[in-house]
Parts: sequence; C-alpha cells; structure tokens
Amino acid sequence: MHSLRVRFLVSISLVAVLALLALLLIARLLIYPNLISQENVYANQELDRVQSTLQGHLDSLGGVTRDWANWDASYDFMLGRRPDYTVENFSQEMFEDTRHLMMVYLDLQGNPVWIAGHNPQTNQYSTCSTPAGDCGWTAATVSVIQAHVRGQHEGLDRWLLSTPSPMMAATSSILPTDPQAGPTVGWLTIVRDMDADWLASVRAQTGIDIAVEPRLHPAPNLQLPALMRVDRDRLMISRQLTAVPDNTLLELRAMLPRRDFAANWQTFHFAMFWTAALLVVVLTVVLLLLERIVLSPTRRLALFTREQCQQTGPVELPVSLIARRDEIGSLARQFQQLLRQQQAQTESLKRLSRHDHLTGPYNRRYLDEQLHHLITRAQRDHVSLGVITLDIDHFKAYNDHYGHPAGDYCLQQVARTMKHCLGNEGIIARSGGEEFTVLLTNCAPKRIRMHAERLRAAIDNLALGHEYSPTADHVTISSGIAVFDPCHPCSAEELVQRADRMLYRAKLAGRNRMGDDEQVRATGPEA
Ligand SMILES: Nc1nc2c(ncn2[C@@H]2O[C@H](COP(=O)(O)OP(=O)(O)OP(=O)(O)O)[C@@H](O)[C@H]2O)c(=O)[nH]1
Repeated sequence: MHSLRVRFLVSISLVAVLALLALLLIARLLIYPNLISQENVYANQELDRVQSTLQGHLDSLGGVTRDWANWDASYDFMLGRRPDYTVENFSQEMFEDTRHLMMVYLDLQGNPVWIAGHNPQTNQYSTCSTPAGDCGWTAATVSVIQAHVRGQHEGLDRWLLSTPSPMMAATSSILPTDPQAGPTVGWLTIVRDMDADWLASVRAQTGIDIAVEPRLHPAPNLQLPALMRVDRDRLMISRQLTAVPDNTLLELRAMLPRRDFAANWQTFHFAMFWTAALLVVVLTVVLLLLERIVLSPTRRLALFTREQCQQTGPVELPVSLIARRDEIGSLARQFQQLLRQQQAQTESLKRLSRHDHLTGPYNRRYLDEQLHHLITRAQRDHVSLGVITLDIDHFKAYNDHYGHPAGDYCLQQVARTMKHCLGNEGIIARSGGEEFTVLLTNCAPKRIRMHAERLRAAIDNLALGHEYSPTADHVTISSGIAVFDPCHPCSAEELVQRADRMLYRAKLAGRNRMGDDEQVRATGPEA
C-alpha cells in the first residue's frame, strides 16, 4: 500500500520536475533564440554605424577631391598654364596633415599627368609624371585608377580599392569653377590608405574595433559566416563591400562585446535560479502544509480506528481532531458519533443476547456459559458453587385458568421478586418456560440453602392468587439445590441434573419446598 504522503511526495516532485523542464524549454525555445536574435540586430546596427562612418569618410574625401578638381588653378595646371602649381600646393607636410596617400592627375584618356604621394613604407614624399622611378610604389594603384577612370565619364565618384591594400578613393572630373568656361580636361583621384591610423580613427569615432581586409579572389562557394560568436564575451560580424578592381571585395569586420547578451542571459539565469528555488520552496511548503493539515490528522484518525477495533471502551477521539473546524474535524465528529451509535447497538445486542426479554434475568445461553466458567473458577480457587433450580407449581393450570398474558405477568412478578430478594448476590437466569436458575458463587452450602429458602418464602409471601392449584390457593415455587464441591468436582451438566433431581423430589414431596442434594446424599438416591 502506498501512503498518501508518498503519493503526494511523488506527485509534487513530478510537478516540480515538469515545471523545471518547462522552464528549461521556455529558456531554450523562447528566451535564448530571442536574445540571440536581439544580439544579431544589435551587431548589424553596430556594423551599420561603422559603415556609415566609412561612408562619411568617403564623402569627405569626395568633397575634398571635388574642391581640388573644380579649382581653376587645377584646371589651368592641366592645360599647362600653371607651371608652379605643384610646387605651390603640394608638400610632404600637406600629405601628412591630410593623411592622403596619393593624388593622381590624369588626362581625358586616363593617362597619368602628375602623381604626388607619401610612401608609407619609406615615409618619402615623391612627385612624378609617370608611376615609375621614385613613384614606382604607386604603379599598382595608378593602374587600378586608370582602369576605373576610363570607365567613368564625368562627375564625382567615391570608391574602394582592394589592391594592393585596402584603400578609399574619390575621382572627380577636372573642371573650371564656372562649368560654362570650358570642358573637362582630365581627372583627379585622391587616395586614402585604410591603414592602422584610419582604423584607429574609426575606433575613436564609433568605439568599435574593426578590421578591413581585401579579398582578391573570393571562391564562389566560400561562405564565411556573417556573424560568429567567438566566445562568451565577443562576437564578430563581417560584411563584404564592393571594391575595385572587379571581382574583388573588401571585407569589413567588427569585433563586438556581448555585453547586452551576457547581461540579459545572466539576468535570465538569475531569474531561472530563483524561480526554480521558489518553486521548490513553495512545493515543500505545500507538502509540509498537506502533512500538517491533512495527512497527519488522517493518520491519527486511522490509528484511532484501528485501536477502536481492538478494544471495547468509551469512544473518545483526540480533542485536537474533534475541535477542528474543517472537513477533517467534521469527519472526526461524524465518525465519533458513528462509533458511539455502533457501540450502543453492540451493547444493546449483547444485552438482548444475554437476557430473557419477557422477565429480565439472564437467559439459558448465558447461564450455560457462566456455569462452565464459574465451575472452572471454583475448582481453581477451591471454593464451592451453588445451583438453585426453581419451578412455579402448577403453572399450566394457572395459564389455563387465567390466560397466557396473566401467566406472563406471573413470570415477571416471580422474576422481580427473585431479583429483589437476592440483590447483587448470585446470577439469576430464566432457564425454561416457568423455570428459573440461580448461581451463587463462593458461597457456603449453608448460605445457599438459606437463599433458596428465602426465595421460596418470598414467592409464597407474594400471594399471587392461584385458585386452581391443587396444593395452595396462591402461586408457590419448588426448588432443587446442588452444591459444587471442589473436593469432588463434577461437570456443569451433572451439577444441573442434580439440582433438577432435587427439584423433582421437591415436587414429589408436595411442592412449595426445596430439595437439597446433601439431604439426598445423606438419605440415599431414592429417598
Ligand atoms: N404464560 C406463559 N406460559 C408459559 C411460558 N412458558 C411456558 N409456559 C407454560 O408453563 C406451563 C408449564 O406446565 P408444565 O410443564 O405442565 O408444569 P406445571 O403445570 O407447572 O406443573 P408442575 O411443574 O408439575 O407443578 C405450560 O402450560 C406452558 O405453556 C411463558 O413464557 N408464558
């Protein structure tokens, strides 16, 4: 049998486990993906910020380039009208201040006219009309610029170069200040290196660590993850930017801290932990309350019932149960009432099964039980036991004359008189129709005879009229006495038979008298 306590414990543990599982599932299927998606949005927004900063730098470079290209002095220089233009306007300091890598003037066919630049490798400033000699370091870049410019027809263009290193460039057609004053005479391209200084300036502006790398020959099936969580604290997001020459790219990468995610995830863990802890505490409290309010009283009620089944005493449930104002208290009160009713019924049944319902004394069955029991005890305690058998004389005639109800009344009167006469001494039983038997325990033979005589006299003195009695004008009784002698033990049946014989003798001797077996023993069996 499983106790309620075990059942509740198992059920509540199951509920707790299911609730924790549900929490884990919610975390796994809802919270975590939501946090990840929020983090993705955050990473893309941060990279957008970097890209717009890059665009800002490109725009600024474009503005500077257009100013230079739309300046009349530049226009005149391209037409060969300003021989001092380069000396007057360019120097190493100017390139260091503006952080420009190079400036390339090209004619309308895209051929370089003049190149000036600051070589970051050698930290040397050089100017040339062709990308050779001192300007040999510009050759690769100038050839990319030439190819790009030849495809461009007019206006301003801002673009990214991927070779030989990441660079940004702006190209503008060279025009006079007044566009009506003359046609385009060539192109000016200003290039800025996206070097460590530039990366540092972006970092200063955005607060984000970035890297830019050229991808010269991207494999078609090379799928780099756009967003990669490097570890618990960092994630890397990358974006590929179109660059020149064709089929090359610049990969813009940003390394971002996962602060929000870590904080949210930590908060969620914290909430999860305390929710789980609270759940366990609540379920434990529920279990304790169940134990205190329901299980413990129920167990006491069950224990009480078991004890009641084993004993026959007054029914009293513990006050703590009876006094309760809840269902258990009500159950206990009903139960106690039920037990009391049952006990009363049992007592009543017991009384009915022992007593003669017409006259009140014990019945034959109880007499037999007691006689066997008392003989055993008398033998054990070595004491005597007296049996008096009484029979109403000529009771048939009484019945016939006065009727059966009167006969019943007569029996009741005789029984009441006997009870009155003996008090608490002896056991009185109605052993037959009009026959009564008295058992007298631990009583000397002399006293037994005295009681028998007192009984006879009491009935005689009752003077219940009996006109048709051949021996008297009122109701009388005859009795037989037998005494159990522990020195000469006999069975219950023998003892009763002896008393009956003595009764028979008393009847024969004329009724309204007693027959004593000691007299019989003294005078012989047939006397
Ligand atoms: N009214 C009444 N009569 C009963 C009851 N039980 C037995 N009797 C009657 O008691 C009578 C007993 O009669 P008998 O056995 O002949 O004995 P008796 O007439 O008393 O004669 P003796 O005993 O020899 O003096 C019968 O008539 C029974 O009907 C009872 O409960 N009520």
